[in-house]
Amino acid sequence: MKRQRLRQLKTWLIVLAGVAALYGIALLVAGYLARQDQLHAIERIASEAIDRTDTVLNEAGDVLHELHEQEPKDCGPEHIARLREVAFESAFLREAGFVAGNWLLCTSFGVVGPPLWSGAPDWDDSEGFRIWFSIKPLASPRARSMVVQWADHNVLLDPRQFVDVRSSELPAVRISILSDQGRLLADIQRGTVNATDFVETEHASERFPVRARVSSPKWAADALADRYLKTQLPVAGLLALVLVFIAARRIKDERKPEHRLTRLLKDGRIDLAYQPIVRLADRSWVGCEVLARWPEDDTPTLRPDEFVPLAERLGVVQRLTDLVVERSLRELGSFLHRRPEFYIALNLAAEDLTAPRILPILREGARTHDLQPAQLRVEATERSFITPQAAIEVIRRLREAGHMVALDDFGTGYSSLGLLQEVTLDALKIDRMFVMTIDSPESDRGVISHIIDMAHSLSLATVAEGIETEVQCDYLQGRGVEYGQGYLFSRPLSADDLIHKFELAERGLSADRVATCRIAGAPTHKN
Ligand SMILES: Nc1nc2c(ncn2[C@@H]2O[C@@H]3COP(=O)(O)O[C@H]4[C@@H](O)[C@H](n5cnc6c(=O)[nH]c(N)nc65)O[C@@H]4COP(=O)(O)O[C@H]3[C@H]2O)c(=O)[nH]1
Repeated sequence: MKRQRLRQLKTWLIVLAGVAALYGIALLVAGYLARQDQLHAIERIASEAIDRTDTVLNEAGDVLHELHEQEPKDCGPEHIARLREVAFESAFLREAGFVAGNWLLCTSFGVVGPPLWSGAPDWDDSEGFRIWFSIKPLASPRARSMVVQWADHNVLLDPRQFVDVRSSELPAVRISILSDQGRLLADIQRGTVNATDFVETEHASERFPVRARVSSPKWAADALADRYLKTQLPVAGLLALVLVFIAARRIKDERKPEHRLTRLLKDGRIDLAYQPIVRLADRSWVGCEVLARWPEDDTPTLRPDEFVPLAERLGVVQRLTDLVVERSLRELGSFLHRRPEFYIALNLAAEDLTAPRILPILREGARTHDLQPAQLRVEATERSFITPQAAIEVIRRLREAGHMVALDDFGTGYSSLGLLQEVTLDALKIDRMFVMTIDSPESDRGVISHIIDMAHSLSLATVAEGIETEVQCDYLQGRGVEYGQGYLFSRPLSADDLIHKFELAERGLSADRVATCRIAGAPTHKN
């Protein structure tokens, strides 16, 4: 029971770990996808910002080309009006001006008097493009502007429009436009960007000396993760439910006897009990029958007449036989070696007699523990003869190898008599149901009497099972039955108890409980 509970606990712990893992994976995946989204978002924003910057600067170039083409260029009313028109029509330009070298002569607001020196440009290129990143316009000195000049005209731009890009799903982001020297030209911030941990990207213009830098605090990804969690958590929940369902089914299945038996056999956890077989004449212990037992710590326990047929039905009875042989020799091997006159009787199932598989197992067991083959006896029931010819052959070879063979539960099946004619055996075990009839009126003892006669006529040794009373014992002994087993002599014992009681009796220290135990061939001790 304890083991079963532990297994159930283990299963539930695995389920718990599985559910936690599912939720953990959902969180991790959502976090990963959100971080990817955040990276894609800042890349997109940076790309859009630099595209927009390029577009504005290219458009300024187009305007400057147009202004250069047109006449008059004399700061007269027509010229000023054209400058004003250009500034008015363009969504990007604040002001347009006419220059001679780096001297500003007039703007869309009128003639500049005296001409204004703009200083050296911050950048120029081979095509004559010049840029001043931060100039105070005459009309609005506080709104610092960017001046782009080509040939004989210049235009004023507000760099803030470079960062006027599509808003993103990011709850916090900072977009900056910088000159190639790192001077901040424009900056916009959405949400609270007050974290120390950022993800950041920069895109530079291929033509102009500007770059866009976009950064977003790492925590902003959490807001995006929520979106994924909304879909992933229900899926994880569903999978968790499936896990719990499977575990509950498994636990329920594990309670079924067939699963429990299969597991016990797989784990090699079958216990054994040994019931002494006595010589009725002096009640000495000559051997013992090996009886399989369901382990006590695996409740509810099943009786052998429940789990042995079940093992047969499940096709795992050979595993049971192997375990019984292996364990009985492990427990009693050295005892048997010290007592070559003592034997163990192993129950064989029908399947064990369909092929000679058992022979090398017994041979190996006897060899390992240095035992006589006669110390390893086998008991076959009538039911074992499902493939009679194969069973007869296996029994022949067992006997040839020195193992004595007894027919168990004789008389309880239908083929008893026919079977006895076909197969050569060493002993016949008289079933408990016939032994019980001894206590009945004389007329009911007919069958047992016939069985005993028949065994004698076939020169078979006889072992009566289930002897519980002195009356039964006396009757059987009187009828010439040589051996018996039953509660009258001893209940099935553990290996240690069997050895202990045997040795006590041998040393003449027999206590009340071993009063009926005498050692084969040794003087009898009676209390
Ligand atoms: N009422 C009563 N019962 C007594 C008395 N003396 C012995 N018994 C019981 O009678 C059964 C004798 O074993 P079985 O006829 O071979 O019958 C066995 C045997 O056919 C089968 N079995 C047990 N162990 C194995 C095994 O390892 N392999 C196979 N194939 N069958 C096994 O299970 C059957 C039942 O075994 P158990 O329950 O251990 O029951 C045992 C034993 O405990 C008594 O005085 N009174």
